[in-house]
Amino acid sequence: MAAFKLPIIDLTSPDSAHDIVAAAREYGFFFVRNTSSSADDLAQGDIDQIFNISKGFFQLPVERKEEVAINSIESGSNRGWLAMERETLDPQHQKRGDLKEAFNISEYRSGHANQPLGPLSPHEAYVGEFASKCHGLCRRILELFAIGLQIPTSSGGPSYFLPPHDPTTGPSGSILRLLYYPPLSAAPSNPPATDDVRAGAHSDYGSLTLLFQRPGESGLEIQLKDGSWMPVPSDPLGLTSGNPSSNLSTVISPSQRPEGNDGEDSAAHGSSPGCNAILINVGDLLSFWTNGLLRSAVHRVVLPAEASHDRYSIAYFCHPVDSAELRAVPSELVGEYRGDERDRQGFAERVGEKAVTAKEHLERRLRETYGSGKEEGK
Ligand SMILES: O=C(O)CCC(=O)C(=O)O
Ligand SMILES: [Fe+2]
Repeated sequence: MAAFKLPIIDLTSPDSAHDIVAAAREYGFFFVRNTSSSADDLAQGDIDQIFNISKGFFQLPVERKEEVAINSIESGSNRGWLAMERETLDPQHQKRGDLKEAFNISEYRSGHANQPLGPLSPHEAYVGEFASKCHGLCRRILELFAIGLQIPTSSGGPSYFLPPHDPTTGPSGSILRLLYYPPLSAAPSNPPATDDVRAGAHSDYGSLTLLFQRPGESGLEIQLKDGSWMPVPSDPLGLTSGNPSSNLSTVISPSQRPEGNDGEDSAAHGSSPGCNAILINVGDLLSFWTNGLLRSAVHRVVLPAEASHDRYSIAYFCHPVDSAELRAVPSELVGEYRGDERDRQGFAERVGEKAVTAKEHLERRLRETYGSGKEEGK
């Protein structure tokens, strides 16, 4: 297996802006150490609570979940519950739909969900608060991207990405998605084939995705530049085993590694015990916006080795407001970039055209994948 070093970045470090740009260029993915310091931050308790809410929902009988199914009229397109095999993220290669369930929650309007939450209704306020904290973290990371990309002050400097990601200025495609991958043993009459997947290979559509995983529930893989697949640890800090999974595949970024310590001692970095790292990835829109400099990496979720293993994960797909105009980011790094990702993101097409808006970008991306605007939850 090739050496795979997905950095774990401390956002409070002076090197963080440089480190996240380097990680996003190379992998499209990186971890951030979750060191919440204010009530607006995502504390580990918030993450545990949203997983409990998610678990409570997915364990309900199918009839209760069908009340809020994605194809019900009240749910509206893209919002609500998706049953097993309802979505196929990689239709060209999959014989069978994704072996997962999901619940898509779109942006709130005036403090309330913009869709029926059914059995999740008692948690409406909490879920909305969690999504806003996720958005706040995305904005913080976008500020670091602006610094790392050296956007001149005259063009907005560190704040460059903030007005387009201000949800008070208009609607956006941002989505909070609860995910559940049942144990393979759950459907003995229809066992999966070896080439089935929990989530087919795809890239995300928005600017950034936050992904929350639970230690011990791995399965996510990302595609490296050479086309090979690499597993992403579910517990990069090794908090459950006492052994960082970094021994397998992840190391902390060099700027964060304490002298003489190749592993990761969370206490040494000031994060509280039990705090895990949050996985971040660049989506197609941010890749397009940066002329392909930042990579929107293809990823998938594979079947577990043990048929009894389930997996819960939570994704927050952060999008700019629909009206945001995606003019090439004013950064010399972006202007000078000439790699393959440019073509993949359709940058060449954009030259000479009027600026594409976030909404147009999303619609275009959906058409390319599905031939329709149906599956927006990414
Ligand atoms: O569950 C995961 O780990 C990944 C989910 C994902 O990539 C997606 O829903 O876009
Ligand atoms: Fe994804």
